[in-house]
Amino acid sequence: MNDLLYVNGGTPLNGTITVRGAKNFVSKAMVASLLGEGPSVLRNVPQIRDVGVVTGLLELHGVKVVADEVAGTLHLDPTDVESAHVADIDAHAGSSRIPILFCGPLLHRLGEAFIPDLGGCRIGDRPINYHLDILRQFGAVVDKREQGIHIRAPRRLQGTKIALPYPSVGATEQLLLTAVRAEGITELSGAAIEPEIMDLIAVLQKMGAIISVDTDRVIRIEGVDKLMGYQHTALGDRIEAASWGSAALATGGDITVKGATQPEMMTFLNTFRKVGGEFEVQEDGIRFYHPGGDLNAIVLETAVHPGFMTDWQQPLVVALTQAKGLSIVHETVYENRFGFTDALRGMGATIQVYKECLGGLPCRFGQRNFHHSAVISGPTPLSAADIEVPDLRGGFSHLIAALAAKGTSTVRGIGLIDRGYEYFQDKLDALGADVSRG
Ligand SMILES: CC(=O)N[C@H]1[C@@H](OP(=O)(O)OP(=O)(O)OC[C@H]2O[C@@H](n3ccc(=O)[nH]c3=O)[C@H](O)[C@@H]2O)O[C@H](CO)[C@@H](O)[C@@H]1O
Ligand SMILES: C=C(OP(=O)(O)O)C(=O)O
Repeated sequence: MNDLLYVNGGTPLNGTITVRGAKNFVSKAMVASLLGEGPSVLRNVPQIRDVGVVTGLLELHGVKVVADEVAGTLHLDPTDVESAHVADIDAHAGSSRIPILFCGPLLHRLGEAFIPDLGGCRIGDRPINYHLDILRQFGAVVDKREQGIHIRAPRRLQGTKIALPYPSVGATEQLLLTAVRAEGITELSGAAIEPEIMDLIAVLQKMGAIISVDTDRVIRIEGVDKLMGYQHTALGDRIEAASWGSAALATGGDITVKGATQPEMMTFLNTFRKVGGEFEVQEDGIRFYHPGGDLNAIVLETAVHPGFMTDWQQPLVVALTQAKGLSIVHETVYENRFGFTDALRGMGATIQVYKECLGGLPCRFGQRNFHHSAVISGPTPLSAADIEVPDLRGGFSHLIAALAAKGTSTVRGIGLIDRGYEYFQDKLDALGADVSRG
């Protein structure tokens, strides 16, 4: 299939679509299955590329994976991991950031792990120093080689006390997946507490782990000697749901997203309302719609949970190009997440990016030469263009812009969008979009 989409935009997206399990949870729950002595069953699994990548990695490590794609069920049986004992570079050739999370489970099971260069979106430097420091503190030995990083546990990993300099999602997950089977108690302060992390904790508790979460970002884990398999239904993808909400706003449409849940999206819903969008929380989803009239400019800062997610930022910026007045968006999670605005400017948007921390508190990136604040002046009509997808959310944002723009746009590299948006072309068809593969 070609990696190119023709989008004849200018018509509102209207209709109903469904989102399934969260990309940022499902891949981690799949890794957690490596910790169990018996098989696990994961439900509400979406057909996205990242699930395929992690399936491939698990299979290389000897996990039997049986998928029912229609039902969205994965059976994961790690019984043969010891006999497969894979620990070299070929085992990890992939395009996501998930391999780094294999460390804890593999160190417990095999005493060693190998991490190649990681994939994932290029939205900043994305170092892994917190991950490696955590593993070292548990007693692992980290050896950087030309092809990747070799890590070994000369003896059973020991519980420890760790303070994260920043509430990193991946580092918190690294710690959880390692501490549950380490000897003794581990305490993490400055933890990330995103809903996807809470769902991972629920999975680990089902497996036999003992984990408590305090109100002050402190997580305590009492290590146990063995864990069982789990049965779990993944929480819905709040990033995909919000992306469709922003698409409704940008195109003047009305989209009902089945599978979207209110508690995990409260911060997005507040912002959506301030911009002038309306929503209706239903029994099994959320309806997002543009009520007509002007949209409002806003001042917005991305932050860790319970703040406004960085992954919601890019699609919402497209909607802000249609709001009346000056909006300010301060990106505080990644230093380089406004690259996608170049293409929007080419389509007629008025967006200026700045190195200063605008509209909020100073963040880690102020005074450091990163264009991490944006001022958007609207409303500006968007015109069709030839666009290259830069990353997952930036790519979806370009798609929204093309759908809002009059005329036919060519969007190249749409394969990247498959990493996190299940059946997105079918969903666009269901919403009445005029799109076709090149
Ligand atoms: C697969 C997955 O779940 N991806 C999500 C995860 O990414 P990921 O887990 O990679 O993001 P982190 O929360 O770790 O990153 C946050 C910040 O911490 C920095 N950092 C992180 C680790 C480290 O060792 N050193 C360091 O400096 C990063 O460069 C970034 O500036 O959380 C992000 C923040 O909600 C989301 O945007 C991603 O969609
Ligand atoms: C940044 C993202 O993902 P990843 O961490 O997988 O690159 C994302 O989902 O927007």
